[in-house]
Amino acid sequence: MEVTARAPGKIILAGEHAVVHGSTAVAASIDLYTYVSLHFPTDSDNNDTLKLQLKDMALEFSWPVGRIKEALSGLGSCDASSPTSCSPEIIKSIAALVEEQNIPEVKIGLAAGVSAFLWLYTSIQGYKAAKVVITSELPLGSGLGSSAALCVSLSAALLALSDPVKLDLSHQGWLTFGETELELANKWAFEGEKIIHGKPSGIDNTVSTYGNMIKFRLGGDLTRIKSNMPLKMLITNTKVGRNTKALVASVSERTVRHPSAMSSVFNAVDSISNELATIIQSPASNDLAVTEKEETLEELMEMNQGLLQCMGVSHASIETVLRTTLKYKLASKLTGAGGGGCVLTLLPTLLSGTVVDKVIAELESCGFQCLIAGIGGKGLEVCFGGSS
Ligand SMILES: Nc1ncnc2c1ncn2[C@@H]1O[C@H](COP(=O)(O)OP(=O)(O)OP(=O)(O)O)[C@@H](O)[C@H]1O
Ligand SMILES: C[C@@](O)(CCO)CC(=O)[O-]
Ligand SMILES: [Mg+2]
Repeated sequence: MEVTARAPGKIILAGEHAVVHGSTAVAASIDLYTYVSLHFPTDSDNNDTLKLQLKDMALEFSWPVGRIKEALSGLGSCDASSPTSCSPEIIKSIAALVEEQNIPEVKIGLAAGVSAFLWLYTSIQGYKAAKVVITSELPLGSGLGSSAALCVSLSAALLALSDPVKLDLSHQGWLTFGETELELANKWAFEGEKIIHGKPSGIDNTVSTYGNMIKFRLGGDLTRIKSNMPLKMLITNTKVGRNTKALVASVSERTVRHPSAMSSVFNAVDSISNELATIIQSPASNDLAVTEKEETLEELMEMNQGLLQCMGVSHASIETVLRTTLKYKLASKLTGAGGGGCVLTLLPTLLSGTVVDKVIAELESCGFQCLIAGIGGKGLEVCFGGSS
């Protein structure tokens, strides 16, 4: 029996970091996906190992199922229908299982993803032999939600072949989960994100699960929104590596040092996100109205970027992107956790293709990588018998 699940990455249009502290944020899925295939051996295969293949990185890990059982003996029986947090003791036992795999030092950042894998796998499927293959179109650790896309696609694949989820296994092609299953996959993915991020708000796994565009507040308060204007964003990857967990922690530390000032910053971000959501959803009667809306969006993006600088999560490479795009009168802001990673630039409808080509050429001459992704597509989907 085999299933493949896919879940998209995301961009945050407004509100990253502040969302962890209770502000509203707005996010949209992008058409770059992480794929997880889950294959259970047949009884005649006589196989008792759990294999994890990270195909893009040419890495393969495996554990005898008995070894996992021995290490996680305190876990109790698994219950796929009730998402639970990984305790600090189990985290330590999982870390030992990951360490035994001798991940190359240059790729040690993957240890967090492999830990989340072991937690989600054993919690949803228990101690069973299987082969799991992961591939991703997303750059890892760049602000496009690779960790959430991993946790959502993994949870979906594991749930799709679990008892609480009843799906039509003979369905051909990609299949969307029902509301109850989506909610369950989202909750499990959040537990995985906690292992990778420390203190996630849940916005990344939620937009990856549901797709499209969402307005989000801490605690899962979710409004699905529909854009009423063309939204074209240039995504520039500075290729400066960073780690969301450390950046989220650094903003929390600044908040402890300056509670009153940071509370004002978070309040301002909340207003920006709400205004941005209103603008995006309001109908535009003609080209002039679209241009006016784009100018307002640009101003809100610039204001949000200024507040992200106040939080201490910008970076010299991000400032270079901002300066470069400003030469062409284009507004930009970082997206995701910052500290490097990706920057968004709004490409107005009336901007000529020649200007877009020039900006991209200039950004790429700085060593950055540019892409234009489709915004607001589908969320998680599954496909039985291999992906189509
Ligand atoms: N395809 C994958 N395979 C294995 N691990 C992955 C994969 N995708 C993400 N990860 C794990 O997630 C980590 C990156 O997550 P991180 O939250 O730091 O960045 P991001 O999710 O790409 O950006 P952001 O959270 O700002 O949107 C990787 O270092 C790795 O541990
Ligand atoms: C930085 C952050 O706000 C977004 C990362 O994409 C973290 C989170 O909300 O979990
Ligand atoms: Mg992440």
